[in-house]
Formats: sequence, C-alpha cells, structure tokens
Amino acid sequence: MTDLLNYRIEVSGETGDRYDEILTPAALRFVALLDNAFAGRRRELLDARRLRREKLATGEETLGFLPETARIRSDESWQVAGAAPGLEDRRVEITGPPDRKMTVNALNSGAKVWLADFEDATAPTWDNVVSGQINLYDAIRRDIDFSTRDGKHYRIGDDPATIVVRPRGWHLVEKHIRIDGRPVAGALVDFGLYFFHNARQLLARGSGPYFYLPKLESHLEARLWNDVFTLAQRELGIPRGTIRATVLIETITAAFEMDEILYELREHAAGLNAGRWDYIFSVIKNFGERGADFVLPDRAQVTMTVPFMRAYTELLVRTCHLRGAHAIGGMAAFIPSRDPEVNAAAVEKVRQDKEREAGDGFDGSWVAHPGLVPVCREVFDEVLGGWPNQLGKLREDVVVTADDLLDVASAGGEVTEQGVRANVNVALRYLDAWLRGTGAAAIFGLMEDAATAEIARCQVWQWIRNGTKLTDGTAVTRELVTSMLEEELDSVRADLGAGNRLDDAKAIFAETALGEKLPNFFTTAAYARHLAG
Ligand SMILES: CC(=O)SCCNC(=O)CCNC(=O)[C@H](O)C(C)(C)COP(=O)(O)OP(=O)(O)OC[C@H]1O[C@@H](n2cnc3c(N)ncnc32)[C@H](O)[C@@H]1OP(=O)(O)O
Ligand SMILES: O=CC(=O)O
Ligand SMILES: [Mg+2]
Repeated sequence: MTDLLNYRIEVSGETGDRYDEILTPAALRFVALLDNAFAGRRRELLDARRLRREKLATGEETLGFLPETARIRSDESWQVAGAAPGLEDRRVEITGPPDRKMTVNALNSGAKVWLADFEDATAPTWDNVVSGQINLYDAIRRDIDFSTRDGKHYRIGDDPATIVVRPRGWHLVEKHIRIDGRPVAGALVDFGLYFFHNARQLLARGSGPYFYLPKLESHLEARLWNDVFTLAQRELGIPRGTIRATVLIETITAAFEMDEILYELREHAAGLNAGRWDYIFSVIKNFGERGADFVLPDRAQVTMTVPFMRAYTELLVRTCHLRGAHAIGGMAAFIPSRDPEVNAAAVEKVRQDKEREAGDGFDGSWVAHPGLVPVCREVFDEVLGGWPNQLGKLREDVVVTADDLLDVASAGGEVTEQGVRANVNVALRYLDAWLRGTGAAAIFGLMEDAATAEIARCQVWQWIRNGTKLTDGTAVTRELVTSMLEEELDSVRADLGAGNRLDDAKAIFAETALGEKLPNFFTTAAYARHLAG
C-alpha cells in the first residue's frame, strides 16, 4: 500500500514482469488525482443513465433532440479543434487489443491509425490492463522488437500507424486499484496511465495523446471527459487543447446529442465514429420492453442499410462535417479466411460496406484485421482522390428526424430458430474466450467482441420478453431457449475440449439473457465475479 500525499492507494493485483515501470508511485498518484476529482460526477452520470433507461423502458419518456441545447445545434459558427498531427488522413483505421504481437502487426499494417483497444476487444484482466500499457509504452519508444519461438521477428517499420487509445467505458471499474478503499474507474486507469507515461514522448515524436471515447450516452458524459482532459493537461504542464478525442456514437441516446457532444469537447474533438454494434445493443437495451415495434430480426439481418441505421450514420456525417470533425465508419465483422472462396466473399462484403461509407461522405473507416487494410484503402483512395478526407462534403441534403432514428421497425426481417441458436452458440463461445482473457475472437468467420456478444444475449432476452414468433410460428419462450442452451452447450463443449470455461459462460448467459430484467452490461458483474476475484 502506498500513501501518497492525501490518497490511500492500494494495488491488489498480482505483479508481473515490468509492472513497476507502469504502476509507479507518480503514475498512480496521477490516476488518484483524476479519480478524486471525477468519481462523484461519474457516479451521478451512471445514475442518470439508469434513470433514463427505466423511463424509456416503461414508455414514460421517449427520445428527442434536446430543447435546452437547441441553440448549440442551430449555431453554425462553432467548430471543433479538428485534426492534430497524424490524424489528418484517417482513411483506414485498424482496431485491436494492445497485445504485444498485435501491437506490432497493427502498427505495420498499412493503416493510417491504430485503435489500441481497452474496451470491446479486451477482456479487462489485470494482466491485459497492465501489459497493454507496457506494450504501448514500448511501441511509442520503438523499443518493442522481439522474436517468437518459430523464428518470426517482430519490429515496427518506418511508417507506423498513429496510435489512438480507447480506454474502457464509464461503466467499468478497475478493482485492482483502490483509492481510499474505492475501486477506480477503468476509464481513468487506462487514460491516466497512458497519458501520464506517454503524452510528452508522443509530442516529442511529432504525434500526440489521442483517444477514442466509447459508449457515451449523453453530452454530459462528454463534458466529464473534457474536464478530465483539462485537468490532466494542466497537471502535467501540457498545453490545454493538445489531446484529441474521437467519440464513438454507439448508443441511441448519444445519436440525439451528436452536436452537443462535439460542442462539449470542441477544444479536444477530432471526430465521431459510427460504432454500429454497440448502437444495436443500445437500441435493444433501451427499447427492448416496448413491444413488437422495437423487436429486431436475426442479427445477420440488422445491416447498415436498414433505414434506422442509415439515418444514424448519415446524420453523423452531416453533423461532423458541419463542425470540421472527421466522420469515421464502423466495423464490418467479416474477417479473412484461409479458404479462398470464403475469403473472397468476406472481402467483397467488406468492400460493399466501405463503398457505402465512402459514398456517404465518411473520411475513413475501421477494419478488424490487417488483411482488410488494402480493400478499405482502395475504396477510400478512389473517393478521396488527392484529398486526405471529405470534410468538404457537407451533406446538407441529409435531413434526419427523431422518428427516423427511432424507426426500429424499419429493419423488417424475421426471427428464425437458426438465429436464436446462433446467438446462444456465439455468446457461449465468446464468453468462454473472454473468461480466458481474450476480448475479441474469430467465430464462424466473424469478428466477435464485447459489443457483438451484448447483442447476442440481448436479442435472446428481447425475443423471450416479447414472445416473438419464429418463422415456423413457435413463440420464443424461456423454456425453449433453456433447452437450446443445453444443446448448444453440448455442441460447443465438443468443439472446445478441455480447459474451457463453458460452465461459467453458461451461467453468465443465463443471468444476462434469461432473467426477468435485462442487466445493463454482461461485463460488469462478470468482471467482478471472474476477472477481478
Ligand atoms: C465492435 C467493435 O468495437 S470493433 C473493434 C473491436 N474489435 C477488434 O478490435 C477486433 C480486432 N481483431 C482481432 O482481434 C482479430 O483479427 C481476430 C480475433 C478477429 C482474429 O484474429 P486471428 O484469429 O489471430 O486472425 P489470424 O490468424 O488471421 O491472424 C493473422 C495475423 O494477423 C494478426 N492480426 C489479426 N488481427 C489483427 C489486428 N486487429 N491487429 C493486429 N494484428 C492482427 C495476427 O496477430 C496474426 O499475426 P501473425 O501472422 O504475426 O501471427
Ligand atoms: O465499438 C464499436 C462498435 O461497433 O461497438
Ligand atoms: Mg463499441
């Protein structure tokens, strides 16, 4: 236990090689300072989330553009800080956890930006959290060369991607660091340690401290981040306005506050990203109890071209470009395969997704795998010509109403037995991987991560809740899904063999998909029980 100035800081996780280089007394004190300043507001905002969700669930409230911020939306004079060095051209961004090998591979992938992910793609084990920081520290200093046992050498090349770190969302805590007895916000651990150790080094190298902000639900949460940035910069003597943030618009509530989110962060904002998977999850979570009009079909049918998803992405481009912010596209989940035919189909699906985004005016987009960098780059090269972005494409033709954003029924489609089983099966496989410390996994040719797993379990819950009819007329009931769960478990168990965590995965699934109430996130309770025990 370290008693630093006024804070009682306890680090309880197991220690590992070089942890002491990251968890230095000064770095921990910096995290404590942030936590001390913002823990209360974080808790209030999480309470506000809960309250709003309850009101939306019962229909007591619905969503609309906020009357109290109308002036911010109609005032066309303000702009955000915009791109900083290394962020002018974001045509291809690769995402992935800051695992040591993937760090090097992502930086060398040819993508312009690497989103180093402590959120959807990382199971927040203590080791993943601290090792991720070590890997980033080394990568920034170009001190990360290593060889594997099979003789493969890893070394960062001459033109690495710009690093943009995605800290955990506000809902997660880090139980291995307690300040005055309280666990610290995971977001402040990931942000604070990275900023403390690397901000100056990044600036000296012509880059900067850049962040993706996940799972925001309102502009007040953006204000909180802005205040975190201001304090962090002041504390380390780094000029105000140095940080750049790209905010994920990945909740239905944030879609109604895009202008306001950019406004709150305008000194630090670089752009918005269309986080489609969490967005779908958020729609189900907030409107899952509101009857048939809000029931989504099989996950594979909720594509980006269904009207309510298209409305959200078009509004995002329009909002960004009016304010001088980059609009970054989302993740097509298809990943490369060793089977040439399957691979060609996957690449073609990704190409179509990126063509739609580029045509809509996005400035760049995400890929999940180095093998997909070329297709994304090709599509954006074609549209961008000699320009680094499409900020000049204002999309004034886009008119999106609240009804358009809420027209969930516009997805159409159907729910099939195969769709229910796929959700159960994929959720079990993903949860097993997550419990074993892997936050993103290739499952049946798709990238699965915390956001897609949330969709899988929430859809099942929503179909049970609504007694949704399958195509053969059978209603989805708890009993039906319980028997499917046993069958899918047997088949997954046969595939995974020994050492799996399927019993725990099954328990998490039952708790988060089959209960009366829909828990906000599977990650919160599962983290406390299994990763932080
Ligand atoms: C909803 C959202 O938030 S999307 C963003 C969050 N999700 C993600 O970031 C997912 C990122 N992608 C991944 O984690 C991985 O691509 C997976 C898990 C989907 C597939 O990984 P694998 O099964 O290892 O793929 P595969 O075997 O084809 O990998 C081939 C090589 O590419 C590397 N690679 C694969 N994906 C990535 C990546 N995203 N970043 C860096 N390197 C990668 C592998 O490390 C491997 O390297 P090697 O040849 O040196 O051994
Ligand atoms: O973070 C991205 C998403 O789609 O969720
Ligand atoms: Mg997400």
